[in-house]
Amino acid sequence: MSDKVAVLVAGSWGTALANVLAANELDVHIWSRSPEQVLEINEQHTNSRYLPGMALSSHLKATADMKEAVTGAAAVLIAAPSSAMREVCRQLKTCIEEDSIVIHATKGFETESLKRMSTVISEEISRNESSIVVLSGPSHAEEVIRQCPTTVVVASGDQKAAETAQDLFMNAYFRVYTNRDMIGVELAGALKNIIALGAGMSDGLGFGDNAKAALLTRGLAEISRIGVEMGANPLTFAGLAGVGDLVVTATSKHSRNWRAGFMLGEGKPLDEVLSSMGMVVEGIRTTKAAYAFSEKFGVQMPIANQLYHVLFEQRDPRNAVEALMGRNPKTEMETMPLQTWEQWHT
Ligand SMILES: NC(=O)c1ccc[n+]([C@@H]2O[C@H](COP(=O)([O-])OP(=O)(O)OC[C@H]3O[C@@H](n4cnc5c(N)ncnc54)[C@H](O)[C@@H]3O)[C@@H](O)[C@H]2O)c1
Ligand SMILES: O=P(O)(O)OC[C@H](O)CO
Repeated sequence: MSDKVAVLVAGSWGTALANVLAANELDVHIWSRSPEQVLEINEQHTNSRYLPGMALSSHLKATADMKEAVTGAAAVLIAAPSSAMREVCRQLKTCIEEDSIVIHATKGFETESLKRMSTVISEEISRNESSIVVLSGPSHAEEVIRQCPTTVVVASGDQKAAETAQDLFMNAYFRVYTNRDMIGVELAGALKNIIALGAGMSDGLGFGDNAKAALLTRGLAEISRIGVEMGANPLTFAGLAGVGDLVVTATSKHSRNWRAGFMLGEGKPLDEVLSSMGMVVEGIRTTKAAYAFSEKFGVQMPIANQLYHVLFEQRDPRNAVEALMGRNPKTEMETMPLQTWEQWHT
């Protein structure tokens, strides 16, 4: 197998993961649509817009020519925002090698079609969806680039492809587990961003730790419920891609979703929040998708639904909290996803 790996695109996550691969002495070629960024990575070994103040491996090569990045690569890692995935894959289709493994690290959906990222990729590059690998889990680029201990999961319908991805990334500070539940890992990684937005909003409103714990726990229950309805294994939500990523995203100041939620809780309008971020905040689009999933599958997602009203219908966040707290009394167990999964799988 060639030791060349291509990474598309050079945002925070693509750059941090490319740096892990370069630390593993692979021949890493990162593609960016920005010639200025390519020059900066090649000559100064930095990506100051997305990872300010951090030095990149001097072995990392950048190019604005996707064909040059991808030709001869044993693996192609895509870390594009979900909104750009189809467009990036359309270009990739023209130059990808037949036998290169495709790994993606994107946490979101195509909002127009409600498709998962592996579906979008497989449609565009004409590959079987089960051959694609998703990399997810609790992993902020800002900490991975500092080589802080990090654990992630790689999931695929093709165990061999997942193991190859595991071998490529694994090192002393980046530990990689495999998982067969690609649907669950993709859903968990995308849906936790909604709850992180809510946790940020709760903090911005000045609420305390009780509210945060409630949001995380009840948030996990609702994302597991919809996940199971969409074909995920409920245990995936108890793993790195589920509770692991939920905790890190909903409690870390590195999180763009938490930060956007915090500003919204402070009363800032959505457009002002987004223009101040300068980076992708996937949870906004994902809230729209979750609202549609909730209707389509008839699964209650009260937190996602209230966030939808706040984000897209100008509901006051305090009214959203009142609506959540004032719902009909329930037993806890009736809201847990295990019952549904057992019905389906026994
Ligand atoms: N940053 C993290 O810590 C982190 C960790 C795990 C997963 N992710 C996920 O990775 C994905 C990317 O996030 P990010 O943090 O790198 O975003 P980012 O905002 O830091 O960077 C986005 C990059 O995408 C490029 N881009 C946007 N549209 C494009 C297009 N049409 N064609 C080519 N390039 C395009 C931008 O130029 C930029 O380089 C998201 O789904 C995010 O949830 C991010
Ligand atoms: O910065 P965020 O909120 O996009 O989160 C980044 C990662 O998903 C954390 O694992």
